Amino acid sequence: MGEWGFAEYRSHVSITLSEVTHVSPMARTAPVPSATDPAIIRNFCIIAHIDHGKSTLADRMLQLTGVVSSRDMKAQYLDRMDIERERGITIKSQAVRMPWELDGVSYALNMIDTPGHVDFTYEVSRSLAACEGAILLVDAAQGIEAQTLANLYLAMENDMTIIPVLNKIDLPSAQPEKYAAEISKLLGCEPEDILQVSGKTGMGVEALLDKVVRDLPAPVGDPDAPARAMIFDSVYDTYRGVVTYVRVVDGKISPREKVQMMSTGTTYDLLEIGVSSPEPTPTKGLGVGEVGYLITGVKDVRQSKVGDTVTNFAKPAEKSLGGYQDPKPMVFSGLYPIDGSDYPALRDALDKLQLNDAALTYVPETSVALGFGFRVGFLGLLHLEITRERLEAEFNLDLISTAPNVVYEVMTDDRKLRTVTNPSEFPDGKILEVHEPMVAGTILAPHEFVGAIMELCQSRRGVMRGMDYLSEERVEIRYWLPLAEIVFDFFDVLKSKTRGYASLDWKADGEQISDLVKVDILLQGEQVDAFSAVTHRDKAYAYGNMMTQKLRELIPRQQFEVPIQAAIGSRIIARESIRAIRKDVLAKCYGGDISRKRKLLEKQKAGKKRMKMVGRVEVPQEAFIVALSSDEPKKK
Ligand SMILES: Nc1nc2c(ncn2[C@@H]2O[C@H](COP(=O)(O)OP(=O)(O)OP(=O)(O)O)[C@@H](O)[C@H]2O)c(=O)[nH]1
Repeated sequence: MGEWGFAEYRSHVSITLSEVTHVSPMARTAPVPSATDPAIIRNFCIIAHIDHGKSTLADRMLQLTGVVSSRDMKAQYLDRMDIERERGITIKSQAVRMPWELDGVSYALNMIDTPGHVDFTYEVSRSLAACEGAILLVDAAQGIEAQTLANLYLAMENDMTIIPVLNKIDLPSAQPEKYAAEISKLLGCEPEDILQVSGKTGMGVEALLDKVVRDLPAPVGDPDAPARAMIFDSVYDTYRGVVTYVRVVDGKISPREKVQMMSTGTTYDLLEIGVSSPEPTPTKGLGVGEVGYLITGVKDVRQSKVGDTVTNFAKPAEKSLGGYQDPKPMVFSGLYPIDGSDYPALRDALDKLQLNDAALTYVPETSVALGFGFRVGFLGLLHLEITRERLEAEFNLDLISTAPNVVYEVMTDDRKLRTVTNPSEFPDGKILEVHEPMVAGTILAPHEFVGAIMELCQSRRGVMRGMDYLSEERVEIRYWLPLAEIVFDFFDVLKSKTRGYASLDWKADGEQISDLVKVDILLQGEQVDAFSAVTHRDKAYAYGNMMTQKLRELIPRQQFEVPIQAAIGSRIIARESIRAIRKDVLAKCYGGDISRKRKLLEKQKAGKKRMKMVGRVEVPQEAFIVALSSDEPKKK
């Protein structure tokens, strides 16, 4: 997974180059200027919903500006991680410098690619903070979506210049007038000011680059002040260690200096400094407004953290740029190898993934039912799914994951707040308060679905915060919701209730005190830790009934009756039972061939190895996998 290699191109090319009709190669390009004058720099990013065509547009820009020749052009040049390519989504942001000439002046355009998914909101906010302006890219056949709106608001709060653009104008189903009206209402601009482009054919892309130069302000900063540069991305590369992407705000960073990370005070020698255009090209330094990369020999992205400020060790800045936050895991899940002997391999794999993922946290844990594993923290469900997929695909591990849960703060009798990341560790004694994390959710949908959406949010303990009409047909609905209520199937239910038309965005927004309880599942009186869940008291019975019924189906009959119970503390709230059976495998073997009998007994013994013992009860491994998997996050 080298982030730098030309060999890492997307294997499936979704747009063939013969479809590109509006790119006359090398028309307006000059060699990459080594920009020192901020007046000729323009830093921008593209805000777009998934699939609205950001990568395709970026490809076209690379081609038009001549930094990638048509011969080398492969679709989605900038998405380099394998898993990104497979899923067609952008996880890690990248920055590229492109030359562009307007009215006889050579400019340096820095395009910063932002991740598109809700889980990576903080990374998006840092990418935006590195730019003066943003292209708001909207699919002309779809209109604006919830996530785009959330990022647009973020850009507007930061006083960024917004260039609204309708994309995919070549599509027969494009409705540019309709969506231009929507966008102009939102931004308070004229519909005629909205550019119409096609990233596919290249139409309008040249005009867009001109507009970037004309409309975006040049960066400003103090060239004589001590250096301050903000880290907006940090990527682990097998050969070069961590590559840190920065935007210089004040001063200058030069090669062979010692730099200092302001959040921790740690210092590093600069081994290389340069710009990507898009291949890494060393430079003589980065000045005010410039965007580039640093290599310090750091081996782990947690030492070079997104949002941190880099300064010069010899002449350090007094104040950091602000806005730094430690990544905070929001969703937890237990990961266990199906084959217990894979535990060391799982630990090594997590260590490796963490080199490139500062947000991934994990601690070892043991489960009576599942054995040795890890409690792993994620930014959100997509982050969880991607991590799991990578562990299985890249490291060849078969895993069981427990149902995802959020973090609770529990106050017991002793008035101490305890942080609970594993439901089975939820305290049993007297509980005074439970705090749960909340999110501000924004849903965009056609107005005929307002009723269904409100009903869904209400059933998930949501509190309505407001509603606005974006146009006559489309509505923005805002709810305050418990994170625990949206981490499972919320998005899928929302999609099915709105025939796929709704889009959702959320961000962490405080916490609330709720009446939450732990529901335990008992087999023959023994608690099965992997099945414990924290739910609202009103939903405890539903969970208890669902799990006991499911387990009755999944666990084979034993030689004695097995009661399956759900309990809150010592109070049983649901009960099923598996009737006893005397399982005589030899019954089938009439006739007295002893070797056949022996074979059967051996087969049964081998089968038992795949059983887990809970007390005296034999539970097949599949029962755990199936019982836990139906609560697994669905694909977003
Ligand atoms: N007809 C048409 N299709 C386009 C255009 N731009 C992109 N597409 C198609 O739209 C789909 C999504 O494009 P991408 O560029 O991957 O979208 P994206 O916004 O980068 O997606 P993420 O990386 O997931 O955020 C692909 O199938 C493209 O081929 C366009 O201008 N016209």
